[in-house]
Amino acid sequence: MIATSTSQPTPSVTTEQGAITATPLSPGTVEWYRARGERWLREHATVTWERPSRGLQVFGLGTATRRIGARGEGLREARAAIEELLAGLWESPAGAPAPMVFLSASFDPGNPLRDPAWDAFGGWQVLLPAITIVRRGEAWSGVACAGDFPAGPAEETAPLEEQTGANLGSAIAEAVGEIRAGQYQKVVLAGSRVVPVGPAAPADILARLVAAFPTTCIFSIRAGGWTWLGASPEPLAGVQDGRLELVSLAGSRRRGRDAAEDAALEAELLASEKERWEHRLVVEAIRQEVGELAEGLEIPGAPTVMKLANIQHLYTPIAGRLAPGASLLDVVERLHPTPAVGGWPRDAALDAIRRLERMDRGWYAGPVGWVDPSGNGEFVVGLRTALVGGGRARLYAGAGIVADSTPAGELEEIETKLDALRGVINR
Ligand SMILES: C=C(O[C@H]1C=CC=C(C(=O)O)[C@@H]1O)C(=O)O
Repeated sequence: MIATSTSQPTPSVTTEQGAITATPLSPGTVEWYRARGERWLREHATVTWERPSRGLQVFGLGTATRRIGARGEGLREARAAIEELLAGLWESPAGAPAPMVFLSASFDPGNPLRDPAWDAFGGWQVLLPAITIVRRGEAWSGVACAGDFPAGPAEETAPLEEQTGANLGSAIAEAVGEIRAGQYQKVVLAGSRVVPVGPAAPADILARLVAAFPTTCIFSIRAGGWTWLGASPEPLAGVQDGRLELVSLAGSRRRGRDAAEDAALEAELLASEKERWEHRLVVEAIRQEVGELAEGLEIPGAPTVMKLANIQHLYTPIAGRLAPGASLLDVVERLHPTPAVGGWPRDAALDAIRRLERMDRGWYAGPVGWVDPSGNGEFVVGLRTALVGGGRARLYAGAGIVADSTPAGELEEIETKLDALRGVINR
C-alpha cells in the first residue's frame, strides 16, 4: 500500500451493470490532493500527463480499470478495448471534469523480438485511473471512478541489460544503400542505452523534465516496478470540440553553444535539402493518411523551427476539423507510425527497421495519450523516453535516414537526442 495520511478522503463511487460511473470530486477532496504537492502526486500516480506550456497537469491515481494486451498486439487491439470501455463509461454531469482513459501501445507488434523488460507493459494498455486530478491553469478539479486505490506496492524488477541490437553505424550505412537502390525513401533507425539512475526517483526525474523541456509533453506510466516516462516534443494528434491538431516534426540540428552558433545551426537546418526532404515526407504522409478524416486541413507551405533545450527540429503545425463520423482514434490509427518514427513507404520501412535494428523498441516511438467519452483527447509519439526500474534506465532515440545521410551525422544526432533524458536521469 502506498503511504497516505489517514485523513485521505474516500470519494463515493458506484459501478452498475459493468458500466463505470465517473463522479466529480468535491472541492474539499480536490483540495486535499492539491495540497499534497506535485512531488506527492507524481510519486503516487499510476499515470501522469503534463503540458507545462499549456498549464495542464493530470495525475491519475490508482486503477479503476487496466487492460493489458499480449506482446504481439498493438494499437488495433488497444483501440477495441478503449472503445468498449468508453462506451460503458457514464459521463460526468455537465460542467464536471470528464474521465480520461489513457492508451499506449508498442511501436511494432509485428516485430518478433521480445525484450522481457517490456513484459509488465504488454503490447498495449488501456488505463482508467480510480482518481484523476486535473489542473488547467489555476483551476483544479478531479473525478473518481470505482476502482482500487491506493495502488499496490511496486514489484521488484529484474536488472535492465543492454540490448544486443545491431551495430547502429553499420545499420545506417546499410539503410543508405537500400534507399539509394530505390527500396524505400526513408527509414528511422534507433538505438538504446542503459544508464544507472542516480538517487532520483521517477517523480524527481519527471520534475526535472518539466523544468528542462516545458514545451513538451511530460508523461509517465507505471506497471509493476517499472516506470515508462518521457518528454515528447511530438504531438501525434489532438482533438478538442471537433478541432483536429497534428504536427510534423522531423529534421534536426543540435542547439548552439551561444546565440550566434545557434542561429547558424538553425539557418543550416532550414536550408538543408536533406532535412527538408526528411520533413516533407512526414507532412505528405499526414496529408495522405488523414485527408479523408478531416475537413479544411491547413498545412503551412514551409516548416519553422522548434527549439528544445538540447536540439532543434523542423516543425509544421497542421490543423483542421474532424470529418463527420471520424474520431481521434481513427486518426491515431491511420497515422501511426508516421515517417518521423517509421519511414516511407510504411511497410518497407517497418521491414527495414526489423531487419536492420534487430532490437525490440517496446513502447518507444509508439502512440501514447488519452481520450474522454466526448471524443476529446490528445496523443503524442513516445519519443525521448526511458524505461526506468531497478536502479537503471534504458533510453531510446533514433534518427531519420534518407539517401544523403551519413552514419557519423546520424549517430551524432541520436546521441544528442539521448542526452535529453541522460542529462536528467543520471545525476
Ligand atoms: C526518432 C526520433 O526523433 C524524430 C523526431 C524528430 C526529429 C527526428 C529526426 O530528425 O530524425 C525524428 O524523426 C527520436 O527522438 O528518437
